[in-house]
Amino acid sequence: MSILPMEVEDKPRNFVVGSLPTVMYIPDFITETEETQLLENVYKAPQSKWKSLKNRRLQNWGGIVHEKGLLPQDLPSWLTKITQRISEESGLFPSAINHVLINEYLPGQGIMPHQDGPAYFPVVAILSLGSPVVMDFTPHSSLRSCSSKPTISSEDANQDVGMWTDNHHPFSVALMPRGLLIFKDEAYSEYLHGIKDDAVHEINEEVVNEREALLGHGPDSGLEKAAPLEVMSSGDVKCIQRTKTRISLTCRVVLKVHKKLFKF
Ligand SMILES: O=C(O)CCC(=O)C(=O)O
Ligand SMILES: [Fe+2]
Repeated sequence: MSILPMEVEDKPRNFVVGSLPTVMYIPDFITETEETQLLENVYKAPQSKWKSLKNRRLQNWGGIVHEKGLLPQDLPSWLTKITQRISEESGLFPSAINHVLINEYLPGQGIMPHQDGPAYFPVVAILSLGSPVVMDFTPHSSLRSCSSKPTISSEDANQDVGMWTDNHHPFSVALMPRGLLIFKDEAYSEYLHGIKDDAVHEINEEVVNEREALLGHGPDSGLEKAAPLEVMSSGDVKCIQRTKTRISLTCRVVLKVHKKLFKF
């Protein structure tokens, strides 16, 4: 039985965005001060902690993830401070978050559409710091209702909801600084997620949290406040200009944990 008070248990449901009940977005999950502290800690890590990939850099915290489980390493306290809060406030994780991947994206860098690996419990919380981006969710190609690839443009394809089975359709989420995205279950396993490697991301009608993204975000944000600095409009189209580095903390649980290895 859950020991969480009602308002905590209800919290994730209040933050559902779009038509899938398994996608939640909490704007301003942390304060600007906490964002600065987290960024300081990320950049305080030794250079050797960074792993360079073709199109971004990352830090791996919590141990090595294998298909068969986690070879664990304790998370540092500056990370557990935030992972404990995510776990408590969401009430969605089966046990303490034990793995955090920190991705760094320069303007114009992204991540290919992918599904997170089978070693993870199917709930992921992504905290964003720095420049905003748009994350795109696309149903697995197996969920296309016609097996042959369409000859119409992708724009037309996205509008044609009949293209996908069981009401699956592509959607996007604007990931603003300090916001927390949580997705799980169906959104985790039936969709791919990715970030385009463009320096400008459009906030189009597929963005399910368009309203939050276009509002000022911050402790004193309100309807009347202007859109965040990074959001520009040209004509009717609103865009995110990626001018700074983005850091994201991808927080997950690996259920199967191997015994710690001891060095003698
Ligand atoms: O940086 C992000 O927001 C997404 C990262 C991600 O999808 C992953 O690490 O699996
Ligand atoms: Fe991912």
